[in-house]
Amino acid sequence: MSLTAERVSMAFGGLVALDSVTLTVPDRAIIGLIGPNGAGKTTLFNCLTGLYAPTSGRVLLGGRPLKADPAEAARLGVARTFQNIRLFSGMSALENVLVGRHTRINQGLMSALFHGPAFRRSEAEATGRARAELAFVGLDPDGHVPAHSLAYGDQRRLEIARALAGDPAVLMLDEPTAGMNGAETTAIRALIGAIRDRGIAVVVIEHDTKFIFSLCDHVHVLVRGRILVSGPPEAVRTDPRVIEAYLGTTECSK
Ligand SMILES: Nc1ncnc2c1ncn2[C@@H]1O[C@H](COP(=O)(O)OP(=O)(O)OP(=O)(O)O)[C@@H](O)[C@H]1O
Repeated sequence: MSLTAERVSMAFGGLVALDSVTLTVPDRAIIGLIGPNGAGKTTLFNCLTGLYAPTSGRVLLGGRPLKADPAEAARLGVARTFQNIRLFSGMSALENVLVGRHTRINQGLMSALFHGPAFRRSEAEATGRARAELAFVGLDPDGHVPAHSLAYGDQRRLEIARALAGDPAVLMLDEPTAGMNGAETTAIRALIGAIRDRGIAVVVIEHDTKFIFSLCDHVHVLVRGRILVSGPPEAVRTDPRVIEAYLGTTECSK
């Protein structure tokens, strides 16, 4: 189910953060979004995930307009993680993933109140699925530890597990390797590949351009709210406009 921004603009007062951005996230693609600080990357994520209503333009999921409603976007299949980790820090790792799973569970009120068989079955299914997602991202499937006691990199993995538990069609990752060392970054690259192998499209914002160029099928470069260049990593990496406007000769020529 493809996700599309169609001439999306977003202004905050007089500041134009996005200026007529059009891009598509095809099924099963890994899409990179790079650009200097303040280019509008997170604002575009916020529009694509229903957090912001664009000032103009539309967001389409599977060809249908997506409302500016993050809960609805999640239910329809658009999941995300945040630049600054947003976990329920006092809850266990497992409970955090269950929260993601519950966007999918449609349990009748009466059944929930009386903890009937349908409720118990669905809770058991949800717990099993949450444990599987913990294992998938490389965390202990028991998930008993409080989220706040996990190492920073593991908290990022937990956020990904929670997003996956909602059965997304598209997963949006805002700086998934921020603060990680080389080995952790390599592991996250493998994890994103495995997510795509499950049939999920992934959109990644990263400042680490090497990471993006080695991971993505297609890269968009956002500069001052506009798409400057789009294309396969090798074409973007060597594009003189990108080298000049964003990356700087030394960094990009690697
Ligand atoms: N809620 C807001 N209210 C006002 N201005 C905002 C808001 N959110 C973002 N901006 C402004 O919009 C512009 C784009 O910001 P955004 O955070 O989308 O950029 P970014 O590319 O994600 O930057 P970074 O790489 O530093 O995270 C910036 O000038 C920012 O100050």
